[in-house]
Amino acid sequence: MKLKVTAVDEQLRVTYEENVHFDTDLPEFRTQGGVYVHSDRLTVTSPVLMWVKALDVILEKMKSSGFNFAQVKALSGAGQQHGSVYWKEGAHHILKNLSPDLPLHQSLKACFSVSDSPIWMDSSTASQCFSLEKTVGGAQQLANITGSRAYERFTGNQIAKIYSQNPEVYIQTERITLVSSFAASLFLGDYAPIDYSDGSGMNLLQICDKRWSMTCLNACAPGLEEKLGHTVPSSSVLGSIAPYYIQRYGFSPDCKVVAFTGDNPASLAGMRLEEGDIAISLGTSDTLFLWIQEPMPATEGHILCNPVDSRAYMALLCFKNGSLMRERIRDDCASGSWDEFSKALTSTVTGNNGNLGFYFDVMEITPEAVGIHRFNKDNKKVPDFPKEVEIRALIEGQFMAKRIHAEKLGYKIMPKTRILATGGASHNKEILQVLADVFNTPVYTIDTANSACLGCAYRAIHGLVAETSVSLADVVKLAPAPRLVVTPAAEADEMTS
Ligand SMILES: Nc1ncnc2c1ncn2[C@@H]1O[C@H](COP(=O)(O)OP(=O)(O)O)[C@@H](O)[C@H]1O
Ligand SMILES: O=C(CO)[C@@H](O)[C@H](O)COP(=O)(O)O
Repeated sequence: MKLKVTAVDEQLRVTYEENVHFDTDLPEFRTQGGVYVHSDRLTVTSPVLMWVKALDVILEKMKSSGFNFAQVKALSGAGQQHGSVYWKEGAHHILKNLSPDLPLHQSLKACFSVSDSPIWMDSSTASQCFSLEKTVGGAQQLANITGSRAYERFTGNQIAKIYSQNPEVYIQTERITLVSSFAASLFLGDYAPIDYSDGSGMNLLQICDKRWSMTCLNACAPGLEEKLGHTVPSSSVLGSIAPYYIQRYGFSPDCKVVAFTGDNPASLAGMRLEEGDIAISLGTSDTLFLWIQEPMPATEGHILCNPVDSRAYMALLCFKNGSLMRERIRDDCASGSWDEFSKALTSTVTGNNGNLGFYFDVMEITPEAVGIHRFNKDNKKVPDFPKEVEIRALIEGQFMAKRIHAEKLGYKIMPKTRILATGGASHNKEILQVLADVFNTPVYTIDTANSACLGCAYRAIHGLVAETSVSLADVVKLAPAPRLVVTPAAEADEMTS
């Protein structure tokens, strides 16, 4: 896990990149992968001062490499979703009066009431989730209000745990920020509001009217509205950079700070998704981001407010059985060779003559299921398939599940829909052909190394003009276009209609 920076010029060319690796550049915090996994194996935290010090280190690295801070017109950023930072009473005064002679971590060392911030990998709040769903009338009802049923990593449940285990720590806390709005606060020298999109990962925000749900707030902890502050559209200019950065690094006093957001919303911006588009990352696990106009929250998957158009939404779907499952079937049925695997896909027909399979070696997230389930054309469960049939059944089954879950969340394929594929398996054209056929939509690939970071640079530029109704798509027209790789085969039209 790293803190990263990307700078782009007016032509959207990347002019500067740098990073700080938490474990190796800040070994004094003794994290592994940037986190502490506690002895219960459920609680996972990161030291908040490590994040602050990482910002000191990256700014110093930029300064010594001659980076021209004075030219920065606007900045924005992203943080891992769901994680939270607890500012102690009196911290606001310190944040507003940072001395340019000191690194941030020295000025802010006594500012946090919780020194180890709960992060997205935490799964220690099952009882808080149960009680939140019960209060609002069930999982589907909570999803209708906040876009997701109760999840252990979601911030409201984490706050509820802190309040119930350490009420005195909660009472000493004057402000709770997300990781994203915490980082924005450092640049602003003031508490930054939470943006709608990252705010949708808390089980607290009403995704329809973008207001806090008082029922959810009250179910988590008393007086929470005041500690969270108000929310803002993700493209809002929050203000100008704090004097600290002008004096210490030479930033211009006109440099604007645009609201920070979550890493997944920032990736949606970095991949320049537009209405109707789907981004699919085929990495170790498979992740889908979808641009949705009329969401239908469900008990599987997440609906978030859209980070680049506050009238729209985005859906997020995670599938654990991605490449590792494909690798297992490749090893069993294609002698461990992707070439042989691909040949099996070309030698079998779309629809697999009615043979279908669902393959979950590990407990799946979407849906919660495990095991291998094969069905023949008569819908009868069968114990095995010939090797080529098995390979096609796996890939068609994986992509059909994605389409079904996307549509359950309100996703509609439009004539202009594109699928933007990334991750290891997006190098496999035959796999992408099945994807194009199942969705009946062309598939493009896009270079997304650092897409979240790049998305923040795009969002910073967009923030400067967003109030005049210019869209992000207009602002990033000059960026390199995605590459068309496959179009749906003619017979796919019949299969999906
Ligand atoms: N030609 C290929 N066909 C299918 N899958 C591939 C191919 N090349 C790599 N992969 C898969 O890509 C996965 C890694 O994807 P990557 O996006 O690098 O992962 P991460 O999620 O760790 O960033 C590997 O698990 C591997 O199975
Ligand atoms: O929990 C989620 C999404 O709901 C994760 O996707 C985090 O947002 C991951 O952050 P990284 O550590 O991958 O940046």
